[in-house]
Amino acid sequence: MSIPEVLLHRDQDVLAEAAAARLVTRIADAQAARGTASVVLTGGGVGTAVLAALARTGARDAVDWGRLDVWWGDERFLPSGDPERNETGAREALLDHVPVDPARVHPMPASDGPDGDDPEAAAARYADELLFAARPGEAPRSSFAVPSFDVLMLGVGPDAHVASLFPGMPALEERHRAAVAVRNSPKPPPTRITLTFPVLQAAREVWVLSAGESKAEAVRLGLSEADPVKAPVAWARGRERTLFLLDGAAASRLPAGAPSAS
Ligand SMILES: O=C(O)[C@H](O)[C@@H](O)[C@H](O)[C@H](O)COP(=O)(O)O
Repeated sequence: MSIPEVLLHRDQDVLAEAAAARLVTRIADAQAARGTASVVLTGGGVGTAVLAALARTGARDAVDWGRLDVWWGDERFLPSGDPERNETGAREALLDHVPVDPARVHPMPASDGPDGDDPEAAAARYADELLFAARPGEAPRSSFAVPSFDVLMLGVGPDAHVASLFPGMPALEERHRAAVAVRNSPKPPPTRITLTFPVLQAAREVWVLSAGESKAEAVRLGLSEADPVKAPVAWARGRERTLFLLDGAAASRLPAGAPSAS
């Protein structure tokens, strides 16, 4: 796994704009190199702000949206279109404003979808969709085949959770399923679906996006040798690169020597 790199930004707005610009470049580079690209979106305030910033920038036209696969790292298990769903936020912020190929946008199943209100079945369906999308020869070495995501974005909770992988919960230890259901989530709503760590760590690049003082301790743990069961963000690492894209407040507990906010 790659050593995390810290990039600091003056505030959340600059962080969102800079991350959006970085995402455009990363997708365009992947498409130039391999004719396609694959990203994993995150819910949360910063993750959605990055998508909105991307929708606003003229540079968005450097992306061939028809050759981009869009996945989610986690989802609230609610009816389709529910404003609390990460998919709803992503469509409103970006996906409804760019010419994506609907067949290449892969939302996690909703609670009124084919599996009804069975989150375990819905998670298994998403794991199958990931398996089907894995390109032989490209899929990274892992205990199961998943697409080789170019960028996987994660927000961080004050408790150091990423996606819907919360401290001390069973989903953290999952090694054999690509996606699992989460019940009794400490962050509402209580029922969710999440990718598991083997999938997160199969991504070429993992970007941890965090802003605000409330995340400073979680960020510090994420950049230390913390126990991932207590601080799941400590396991947020990409195969090739791991970026912590932070504002000054979220970085305020990092040891001296961290780069100064840009
Ligand atoms: O579905 C979710 O709730 C998110 O995926 C979750 O992992 C989020 O990214 C963090 O909780 C940070 O959220 P904020 O950026 O809003 O603090």
